[in-house]
Amino acid sequence: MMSIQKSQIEAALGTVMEPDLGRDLMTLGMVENIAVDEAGNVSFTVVLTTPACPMKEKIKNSCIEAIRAAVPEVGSIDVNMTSKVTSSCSHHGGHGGHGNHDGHGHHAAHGGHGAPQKIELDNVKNIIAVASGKGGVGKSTVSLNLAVSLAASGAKVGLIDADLYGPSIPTMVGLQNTKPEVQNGKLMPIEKFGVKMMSIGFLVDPETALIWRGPMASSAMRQLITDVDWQELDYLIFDLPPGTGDIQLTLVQNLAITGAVIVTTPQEVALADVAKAVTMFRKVGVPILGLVENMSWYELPDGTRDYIFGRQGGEKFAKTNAMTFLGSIPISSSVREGGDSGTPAIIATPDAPTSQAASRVAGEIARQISILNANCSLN
Ligand SMILES: Nc1ncnc2c1ncn2[C@@H]1O[C@H](COP(=O)(O)OP(=O)(O)OP(=O)(O)O)[C@@H](O)[C@H]1O
Repeated sequence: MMSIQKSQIEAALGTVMEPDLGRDLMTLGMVENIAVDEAGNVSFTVVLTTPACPMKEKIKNSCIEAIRAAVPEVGSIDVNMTSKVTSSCSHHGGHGGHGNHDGHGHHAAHGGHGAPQKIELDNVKNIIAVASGKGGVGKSTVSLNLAVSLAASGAKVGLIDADLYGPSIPTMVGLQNTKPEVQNGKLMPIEKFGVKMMSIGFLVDPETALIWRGPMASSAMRQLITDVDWQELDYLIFDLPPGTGDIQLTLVQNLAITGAVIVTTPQEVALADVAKAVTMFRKVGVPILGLVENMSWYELPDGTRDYIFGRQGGEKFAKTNAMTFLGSIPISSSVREGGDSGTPAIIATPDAPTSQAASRVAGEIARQISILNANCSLN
């Protein structure tokens, strides 16, 4: 029997396209450790750009099919799927991929020559800002479930709750009275559900924060970002305060954000506010990863859907504004109860339709980050 050559396996895998990145796995350098034994058994590792990759199974099966088709005499095929999260293009002074610079530099932190550097966090690969046009649309709920879901897939995840006037993450994870430790002059994030968390609510009581304005608020925000010992993170989720005021603008201007996620309900009113959030990110050149529609419908016990806030408003808005639609999350009492009881729905009821929807949204966001990072590193 003719032995199988490693080059035959490489050639076969060179025909397998990464569906999102539009190039083959070999060109993208995603295949490692190809080994063929004397009996014709093959093993190799595929290194994905995120552990939350929704295409994981598809890619694995495509590899197996491609090898079986090209090398019919192959024995067993053992594909080990791992991941290494790619870094944001905005990392370490790189300005590639952000487009949108208007060239006039009228914003101080716009990245032009001589402009102040945006704040970067050394060991944080990607910063995802989660924003909403107005309060109460479920931004914090989406941020938390996103963080927990990415962590559950195997990523290293941090979460910042920057809602100065109404921090909700401590309650949502049952850490109301927790105070972070300080080590070597840095705040230690508090870890829960596999996520490293820091909230303005851990640092000051809400009544104190309520009277802060302008500089006080800004310096508290800065502290949340720069004075925390995050260590290594694949994704840092930044739950922004609701709305598009000065605090939000300063934050998104001064921090090297990989991309923004916008949360809305399907309601028209919410959508009018969403347009303002979109404008804010576009103005400062932060890529928008896409739009999440929360509270899309209420599922009745017989499985029918009640579209309480109107139908597909988010999806239509995304389309007309040239944004990716990242998915819909239905209304469910388990989400609200999860928020109130301190255990996110994704942990308490992982199989519930809302939790599944939230996981799909998380996968979609991870995927958009990978695409963004690949586009600027390949171009
Ligand atoms: N899909 C959902 N199903 C049921 N309840 C939800 C859902 N999403 C959010 N909620 C509930 O709605 C309320 C508001 O959510 P949340 O605090 O996440 O909103 P927010 O946009 O962050 O608000 P704000 O920023 O103004 O604090 C919470 O009680 C939360 O549990």
